Amino acid sequence: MIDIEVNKELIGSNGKMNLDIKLNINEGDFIALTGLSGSGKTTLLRILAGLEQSKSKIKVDNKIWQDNKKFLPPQQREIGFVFQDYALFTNMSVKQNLLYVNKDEKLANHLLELTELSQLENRNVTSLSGGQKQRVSLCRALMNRPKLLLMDEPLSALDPSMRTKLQDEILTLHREFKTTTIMVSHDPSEIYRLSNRVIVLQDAKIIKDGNAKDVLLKTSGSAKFSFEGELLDIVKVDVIYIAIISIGQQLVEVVLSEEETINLQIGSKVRVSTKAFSPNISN
Ligand SMILES: Nc1ncnc2c1ncn2[C@@H]1O[C@H](COP(=O)(O)OP(=O)(O)OP(=O)(O)O)[C@@H](O)[C@H]1O
Repeated sequence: MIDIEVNKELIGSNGKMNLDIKLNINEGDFIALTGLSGSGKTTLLRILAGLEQSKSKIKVDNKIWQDNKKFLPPQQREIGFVFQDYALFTNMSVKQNLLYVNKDEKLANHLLELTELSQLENRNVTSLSGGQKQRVSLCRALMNRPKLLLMDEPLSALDPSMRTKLQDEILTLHREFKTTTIMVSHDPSEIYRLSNRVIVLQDAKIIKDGNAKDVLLKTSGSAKFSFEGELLDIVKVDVIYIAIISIGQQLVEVVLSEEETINLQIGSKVRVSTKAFSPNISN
């Protein structure tokens, strides 16, 4: 069990705001931390890792990592950290990166096997693809069998198919090691696949906390389908208007009347929803 009470004054884009987070995390939980840019996600991870000073209390399995008298430095907190930009030791091979953390060769071999990196163990990490590099940093983060794994948008630099593959590997590793995890992500499908609990931050406070289904599936009224996207353009065709909206990796067109276009601004977030029709699913 991890008990967290975080307090830190931040300077946000609209002035001062207090990062004020109270959380109890169960062992083995996979928490997705999401919310708009600047809401405090990275700062929260850095505080947990001991990389940032704050007035916080952090207790992990009855061991105090931090309170008003004590502050364990990062190397004494049992954490693994995976960054978006890999942060590997570039002068070392894949395996040396793992063994640098801890000399447990059996564990290193097992992790490399689980992530299909065994063939590459002697390669210098600079010669790897982005997906391979991130698998190495994931393995490295697990080498000290951390009590808490922190991942800050670990897959956001990867293309969609590599993301899915890495999501599968993260799931495999989580099933095997059951490491309590907090992962920052903006990707609803990733959050849905990986997490058992989703926490949404806004202005440095928790505004939603629940399972992915409750937090992410926000259909309004009796609408059956509801997608969030970005309005890219509104094109006039004869007497009607067509809104071009980007939803995930897809572009969709929605026919609008002139009246409906009045309050819409190009570049803004919009919700496309529909009811009273019967969709087919095929592949
Ligand atoms: N040490 C600090 N002191 C004061 N303000 C800070 C400090 N670190 C970060 N901030 C501010 O706190 C706010 C939250 O930053 P943070 O990086 O945690 O947001 P985020 O939710 O991770 O954003 P993004 O999704 O863009 O990465 C920002 O406005 C940032 O400038």
